[in-house]
Amino acid sequence: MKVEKVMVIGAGQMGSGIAQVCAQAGYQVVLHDLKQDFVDRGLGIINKNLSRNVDKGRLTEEQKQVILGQLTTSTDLKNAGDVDLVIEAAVENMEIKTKLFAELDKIAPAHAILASNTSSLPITEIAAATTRPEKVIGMHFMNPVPVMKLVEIIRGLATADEVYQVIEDMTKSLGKVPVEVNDFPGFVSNRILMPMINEAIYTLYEGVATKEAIDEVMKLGMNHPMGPLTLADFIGLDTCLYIMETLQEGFGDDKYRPCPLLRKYVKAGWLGRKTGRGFYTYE
Ligand SMILES: CC(=O)CC(=O)SCCNC(=O)CCNC(=O)[C@H](O)C(C)(C)COP(=O)(O)OP(=O)(O)OC[C@H]1O[C@@H](n2cnc3c(N)ncnc32)[C@H](O)[C@@H]1OP(=O)(O)O
Ligand SMILES: NC(=O)C1=CN([C@@H]2O[C@H](COP(=O)(O)OP(=O)(O)OC[C@H]3O[C@@H](n4cnc5c(N)ncnc54)[C@H](O)[C@@H]3O)[C@@H](O)[C@H]2O)C=CC1
Repeated sequence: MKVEKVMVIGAGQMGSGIAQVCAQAGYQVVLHDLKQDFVDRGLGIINKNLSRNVDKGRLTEEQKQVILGQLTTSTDLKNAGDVDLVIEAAVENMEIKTKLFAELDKIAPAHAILASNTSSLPITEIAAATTRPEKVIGMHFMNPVPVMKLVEIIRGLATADEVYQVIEDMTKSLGKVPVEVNDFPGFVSNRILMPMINEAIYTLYEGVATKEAIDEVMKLGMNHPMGPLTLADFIGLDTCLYIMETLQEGFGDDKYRPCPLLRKYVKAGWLGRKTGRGFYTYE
């Protein structure tokens, strides 16, 4: 099977990045969200990223226009009726994802692959909401998508080998490096990364050091490009909390309990960069 047309669901920070790299690689892309405002915000991010590449001489204005021409927008899921692949990047919530996958199963052509960019939720459970579990797979991009090389590819219990192969080939065609992992809570990336971020939040909560000191230790001491609290703000504190809850519930182990301070910030609506305030404040 050849992938030509892709629908990306969710025009947030991940969905807009995924749509951008797909369009840059020559795929036809439909960027879908609940409201036109949200889709427009996503398109705005893509436009800004492409303009930066034009300014830096990596793209011509004509190439930018060709890439933008590969993109169409949608607020009606029925537009999935003629796509070969859906990449879902809506919020990290099982109820929302299973509802979307059940609807997509009815709308998308029989040959279409349904992929999720979930950062921690079980692919097998998402697949069970459809009548095509062999065509459901995890395609976990990293943030910021245009920059980060990795895509974790997660096989659900029923994922077919041919489907895995199509997704692996497509990932390479985006200039990314696929890494195969099995379906366990948090996969590999967030099984390791998120407990570190959660521990950094506990370190702040317990008054071991200031937020700046915690970040500086990890940046200068461990050569991390961002300190863990800056990274949490960058990922989104809501997403961090959902991932910790998935790890705690999925493994039934309280060593993954989310820090109460993380919960408090999410309840306050301080979700990090995307809301202008998290551990730090942003313009
Ligand atoms: C939660 C999950 O499920 C999984 C995840 O994604 S976890 C998060 C994984 N990501 C990380 O860990 C990111 C850690 N941070 C970094 O690697 C770096 O800080 C960074 C790449 C984000 C920025 O790098 P930096 O050197 O500090 O800043 P800067 O010089 O401004 O940017 C480097 C390049 O990235 C680009 N860039 C930075 N942010 C970007 C964004 N949001 N979108 C697109 N491009 C971006 C810049 O344009 C710049 O490009 P060029 O060098 O080609 O001009
Ligand atoms: N933020 C990160 O660093 C990473 C996030 N992810 C995963 O990607 C997904 C999206 O995360 P972000 O882009 O950060 O979130 P975000 O909050 O920036 O964007 C989510 C978008 O999905 C839309 N949406 C919500 N419900 C929808 C529905 N039913 N139909 C269509 N659109 C819907 C929202 O309107 C919003 O625009 C989550 O599953 C997250 O776990 C994966 C890798 C990294």
